[in-house]
Amino acid sequence: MIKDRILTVDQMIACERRSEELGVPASELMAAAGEKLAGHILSETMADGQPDTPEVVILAGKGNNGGDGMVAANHLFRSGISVRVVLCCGNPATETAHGAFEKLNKSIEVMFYDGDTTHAWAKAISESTIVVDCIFGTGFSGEIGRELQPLFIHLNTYARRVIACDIPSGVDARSGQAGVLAVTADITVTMHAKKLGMLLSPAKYFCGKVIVDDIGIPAAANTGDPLMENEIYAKASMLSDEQLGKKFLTSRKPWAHKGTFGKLVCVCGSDRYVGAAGISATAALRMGVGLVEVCSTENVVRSLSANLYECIFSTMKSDDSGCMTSDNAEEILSRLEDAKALLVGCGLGHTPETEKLVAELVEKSPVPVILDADGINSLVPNIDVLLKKKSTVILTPHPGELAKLCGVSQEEVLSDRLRYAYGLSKKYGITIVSKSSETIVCCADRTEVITAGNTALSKGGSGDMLAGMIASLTAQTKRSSLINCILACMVMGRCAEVLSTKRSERGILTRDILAYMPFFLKHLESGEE
Ligand SMILES: NC(=O)C1=CN([C@@H]2O[C@H](COP(=O)(O)OP(=O)(O)OC[C@H]3O[C@@H](n4cnc5c(N)ncnc54)[C@H](O)[C@@H]3O)[C@@H](O)[C@H]2O)[C@@H](O)CC1
Ligand SMILES: [K+]
Repeated sequence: MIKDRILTVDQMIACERRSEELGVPASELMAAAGEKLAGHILSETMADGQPDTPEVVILAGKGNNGGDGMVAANHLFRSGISVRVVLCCGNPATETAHGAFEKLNKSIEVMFYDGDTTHAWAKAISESTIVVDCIFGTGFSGEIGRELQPLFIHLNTYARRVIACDIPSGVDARSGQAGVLAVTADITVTMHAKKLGMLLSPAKYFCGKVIVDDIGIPAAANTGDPLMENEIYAKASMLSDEQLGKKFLTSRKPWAHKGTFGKLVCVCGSDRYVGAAGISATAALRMGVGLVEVCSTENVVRSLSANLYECIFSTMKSDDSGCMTSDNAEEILSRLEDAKALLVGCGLGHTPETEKLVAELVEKSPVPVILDADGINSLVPNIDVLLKKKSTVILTPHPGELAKLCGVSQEEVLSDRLRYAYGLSKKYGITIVSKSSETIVCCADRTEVITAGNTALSKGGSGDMLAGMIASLTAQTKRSSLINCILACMVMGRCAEVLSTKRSERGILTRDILAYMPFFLKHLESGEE
């Protein structure tokens, strides 16, 4: 069993195959999965509030998830529990599931789902004290077909307590997508390791309490698979505030001066997007960088310098679009001589000139470059310039920007966000911060899923804030991009969560989070929970 690592669906399939090669066949894994599932169902029958004579119904699909259910049915039967099985999609379709069906104790009542809610299957669901969802597991994708909709509606309406096997049915274990009809489980018993989709929205809200259990996959099956997918080591960042402070915050020497904490150059803003440049620069300062120089259009500089007293401003040339032109590149590169990082893109605007400017900066920057928003959009036509980069590059795309970077539709990216983010990171040797309600950070074969945050961040300005924070940390320390990105995402997410304990997520503004940040960092420095 893997406790701290997340597996993708492809990795889980690879594990199963390797397990077979190592002498533990699929039938044995299913036997273990069914037995473990039965054990958790039994514990649940003994939980407070459960009746003395529990009745369990197992809803079995035609794949191996259904097979797990049939093995569990036998164990429950042997333990004296009243158990019935509903075959929801006809007879088992895989060899292993078929084998499990053959071995199903003949005394167990088996019924078929037929879409008619006046029939026995529907009564079994509404009468049982525990409904076990083994309809679909990791093999599910797409939508729940019309013929099965009455089953899912009935289950979600009438089931008293639902235990899902491996993953709630209707939830896509790869993407975290889930339609409204997906099974809402009270408990999900998942095999061997958490699957990526269970951590992502909306799927995570369907899983209830997640229990990971061992099914005897040999340890050696977890590594060394030739599948590209298996190179990804994904982990969830569920650090407590104490761990975050102790592990990730660097100490500040009392004799430090502004140069100790680095200079950050921000090539941000355009006449239309003034605020984005201000937010990213403020976020960088709030996160502790020594000095911020904002290079932007005359209008942006005039507007921001009236309030942002802590920054240095450099006026760049712009054209009729109100965006900076590419002939600023040399001037910006000269400003990098004493800088430690370069942030490009927040409010930059996207024109043929910004495309040339971004390409030249990415190619020639001697310091790490953080590209966000229109910095990313402007990079897309010349993306291969990343192969000529001289320094570290971090990209912070939302799903639409990730889709453009990968040359596919947004829908396609959302069907397997980790794979696209990872592929891009690997191809260009860069760090990808794939933003969404859960952020996936991919960097050199390691992937971290950050779940901190809430809808207070679902507003214009959050992306600029995050980019500024990452850039700030990059300018301050030489440590890995992965750690800087995790820290920035966690701090932003936790600030939003803490602020939301006292006020509605609806009305919290980026500036509120920025103002609260030093208080939250103080809390992290104190090393308290
Ligand atoms: N991978 C492993 O190591 C193990 C897997 N096991 C179980 O096997 C499960 C995976 O089994 P399978 O790959 O057979 O897949 P599932 O049992 O999830 O079933 C997939 C079936 O549903 C169909 N299907 C997919 N999407 C559909 C849709 N939108 N509408 C209607 N039908 C749809 C597929 O055609 C296939 O027949 C796991 O979740 C787990 O429960 C366990 O038996 C133990 C070991
Ligand atoms: K299931």
